[in-house]
Amino acid sequence: MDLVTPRNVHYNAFYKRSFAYYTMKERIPVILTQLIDNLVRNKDKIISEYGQGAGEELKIVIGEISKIKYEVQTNKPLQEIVSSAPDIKIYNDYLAKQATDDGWPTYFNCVWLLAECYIYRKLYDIFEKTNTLKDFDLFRYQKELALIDSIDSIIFMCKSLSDMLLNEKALYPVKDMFIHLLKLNLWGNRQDLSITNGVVNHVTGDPMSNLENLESYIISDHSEDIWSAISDPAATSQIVDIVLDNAAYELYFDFCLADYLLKNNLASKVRFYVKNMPWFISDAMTRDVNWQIKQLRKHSNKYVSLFGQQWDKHFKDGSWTVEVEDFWTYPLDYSYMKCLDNKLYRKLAEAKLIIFKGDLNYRKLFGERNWDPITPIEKALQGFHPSKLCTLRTVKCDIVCGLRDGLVEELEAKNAQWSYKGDYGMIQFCEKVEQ
Ligand SMILES: O=P(O)(O)OC[C@H]1O[C@](O)(CO)[C@@H](O)[C@@H]1O
Repeated sequence: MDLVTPRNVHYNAFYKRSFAYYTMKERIPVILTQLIDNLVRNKDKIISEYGQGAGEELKIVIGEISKIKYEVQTNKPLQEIVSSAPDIKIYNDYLAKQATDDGWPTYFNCVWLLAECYIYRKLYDIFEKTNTLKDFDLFRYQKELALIDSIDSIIFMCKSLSDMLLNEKALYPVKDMFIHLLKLNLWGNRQDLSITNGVVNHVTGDPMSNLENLESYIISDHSEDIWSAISDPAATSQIVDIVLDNAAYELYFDFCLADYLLKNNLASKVRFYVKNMPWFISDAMTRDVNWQIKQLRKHSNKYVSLFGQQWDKHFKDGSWTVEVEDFWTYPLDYSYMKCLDNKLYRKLAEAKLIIFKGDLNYRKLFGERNWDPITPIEKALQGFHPSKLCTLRTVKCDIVCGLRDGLVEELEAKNAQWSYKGDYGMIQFCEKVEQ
């Protein structure tokens, strides 16, 4: 339907004037085509690592990916996934719940979050069903290239930070530096491979020097509240949870922020939550974290390798941990967590602050509805309050809440597609709400 998404309704590609529609119509087919191209291009490399059998299985995999692409383009119904993997029941049950008298939802008539997550889950299912490629991460080469292509900027950043983080010489008061790091971290979220449809951008220049210019692009800024939460002398927990988004450039800034928290006694432990499967192209998995630390540690630039060594130590002595949880790759928003994965909800409740990274986490936090942009954050969280939480997100789709009255209209007047490219950033905070 050539309509905008009605107020408070879930985003759905059914409404043509939505980013959900654009994603299903344009972005997903491009992403899938690129994926196939990458597999073909890297065939020899894959066979040399996974054995001869992988060559035959790659043909099957490519056929299956093409089938998904065809099904999306022809708006077929999503189908039950046949697998004994533990999360599949969640997918199938949720899918069944979306069925109407016309049958199962189709790609263009389905809750957007479900349709998009389902595609990434199906991709993983294809690999899980092979004998030789079960452990192959179909996005691995892109993620690795993304780190290599941002190393110039990382070198700049390491040099700028070395005094502050390594020699403990205060360039700025602790609070100011913390807020700088929050903002650098926010802009690191611009570098995600699903918004560029899998194309790796070369990142150059000193990220610190650009911070001031970007200030006016932050459309909601609760940095002060986040500082109050993190520096609260009455806090009983010294754990900070970071629900990660992208590997490579963004993950580098997650490490910088986490390091700063430890060095300034703002946290004694940081838990990094990764994805348990290849997800939205560039999302970080355990392997990406380990690979990235290794690359930084052995880098020829002395500043980069110093940070790499320090961060490696944090993992080795347990002050940083990598946490793998299934919930992050469910097709569900976070209001389901308390009921469906109470253990994870209680684990998050141990944290002084939970930092949610990126656009997809934002969609899941706020239930992916077309909220009135001035809807209070607390309301849009729909009961998800394990602890104090914040989001660092560059805006890559239409869902927003907690904004000042009239702001979206001003942005729309400048550019109707203001929310699609990650040009704008949001730093939002919500206190823990006792329930
Ligand atoms: O890496 P991030 O910031 O979660 O962004 C990825 C998201 O952005 C989008 O490109 C647009 O919302 C989605 O496909 C995906 O949810």
